[in-house]
Amino acid sequence: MAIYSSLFDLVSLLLFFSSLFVLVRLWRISKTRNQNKRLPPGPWRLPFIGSLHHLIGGELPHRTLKNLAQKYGPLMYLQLGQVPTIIISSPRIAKEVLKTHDLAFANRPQLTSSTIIFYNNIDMVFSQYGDYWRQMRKICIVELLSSKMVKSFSGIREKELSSLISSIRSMTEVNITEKIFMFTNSVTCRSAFGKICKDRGEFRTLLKEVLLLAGGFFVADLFPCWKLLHNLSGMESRLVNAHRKVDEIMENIINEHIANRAAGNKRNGEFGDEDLVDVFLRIKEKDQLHFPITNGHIKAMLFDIFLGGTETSSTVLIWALAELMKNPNVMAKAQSEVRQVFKGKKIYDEEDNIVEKLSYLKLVIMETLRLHTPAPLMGPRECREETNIAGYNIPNKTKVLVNAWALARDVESWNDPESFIPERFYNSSIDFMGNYFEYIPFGTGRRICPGIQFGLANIGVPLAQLLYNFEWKLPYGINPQDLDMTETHGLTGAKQNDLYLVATYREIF
Ligand code: HEM
Repeated sequence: MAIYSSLFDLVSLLLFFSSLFVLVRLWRISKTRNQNKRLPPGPWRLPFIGSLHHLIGGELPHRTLKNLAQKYGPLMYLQLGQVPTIIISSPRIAKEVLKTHDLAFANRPQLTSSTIIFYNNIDMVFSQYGDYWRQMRKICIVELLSSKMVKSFSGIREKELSSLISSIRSMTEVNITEKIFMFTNSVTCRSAFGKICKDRGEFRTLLKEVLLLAGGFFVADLFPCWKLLHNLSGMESRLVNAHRKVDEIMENIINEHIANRAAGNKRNGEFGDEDLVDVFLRIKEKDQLHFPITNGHIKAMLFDIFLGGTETSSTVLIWALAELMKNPNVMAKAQSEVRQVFKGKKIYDEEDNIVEKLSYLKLVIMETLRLHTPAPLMGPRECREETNIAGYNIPNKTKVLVNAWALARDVESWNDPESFIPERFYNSSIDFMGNYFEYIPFGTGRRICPGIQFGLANIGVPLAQLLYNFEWKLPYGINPQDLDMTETHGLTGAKQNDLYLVATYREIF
């Protein structure tokens, strides 16, 4: 009996320890799983609005987010209304998300404004990653924004630049912000629509209105499930109305191209070349894509090009001039280089490729793109599948904001990051092709900007010509150190107040 009893005790003991062992294992597994499911740290949340209250205040979103990241880390979780969002604020995490897991983060969130403007997101910027996006991107790279195409628009740029210079010559104090916006917009308009761009003035005004409304705050994007709240501010219907007018103008232009092509004129560009609408219609006629191209596709893509081609390039040009005015030594160096390289030339021809020799001006442009990143929160991305980043779980469909503005000010990557020092790029291997995560003004990876060449063509030569032809001064009573450098709310981190300068034309003999 005693033997049975001690055997029973032994079995019970074994059972007890093995259950304990199983429980400990289960606890460990669940702990590891929970750890893997851990969301990144972030500020405290309120019911209903989540973390939104942390973004309320006077500061611009990229500035507020940088400050929050200093407290919660470079991978931070915010619940913006009902939308789970992560914010990336260090080059190391940006590399992990945008390079190591590029495919998992290759989607864009579908926003209310983008759905209205881009015909249900059938453009390239907002289309979901997949076959459709791949084909649209191929058209952009091989046709619409190829170096051959960008080169073919050089005549348009030269003409617009020459009228920009003439119009500045006739003034004493110039609103350079307005002049430059008109310049980049006209170049884009003439490249896209060729000769058939009659209502350019009206088109520009409407486009500005659409972009302004699109950059605003939409309740529907924060509370997608609360349909009753949508359009409380009336913004949605205002955007729909403004967009309808732009749509009408573009529809007429496309139909006029179609009629011209039917009559045998397949090149409606200004100098006998194809314009961007012609390129699309040619692809359509040759049935080159896996899906039928409609006027809606063409209009959505043209909107991408207007959005990318106008605001971003003008923002960079204006900031570059403002920084040059604020830093007279840099201005003197850049002007001396431009004047030496252009040497008494009256007419500048892009074919000369002289701008390639302006090595200091290139550094000025790179530094402007660093300090005044035209897309401070890059293009928003969306997670396509649950992914683990730096030990944290990022659920499917999480919105991703990469604070490119903060990366370009990362104290571990840059010396004296708040100062405008073009020389920092001298002898440096850093470029803007998305390989250096402290410097990604054009984004990176699969969805990197396809319009880099188009954009830079509207910045380099115009800036060189403005420095070559004019002496620039600030209006009476403003000192360089007092120049207002406030950025505006909106998509492109543009300068808030228009830049006024006094220009004196240099007679060149
Ligand atoms: C200084 C000028 C420009 C800057 C700084 C800029 C910046 C950017 C950035 C940050 C992105 C997001 C990239 C990403 O998610 O990784 C982007 C995307 C894009 N940009 Fe630009 N851009 C410029 C000029 C242009 C121009 C001139 C065009 C067209 C004419 C253009 C067309 C596009 C398009 C279509 C996309 C979407 C690409 C995709 O989602 O696959 N951009 N750009």
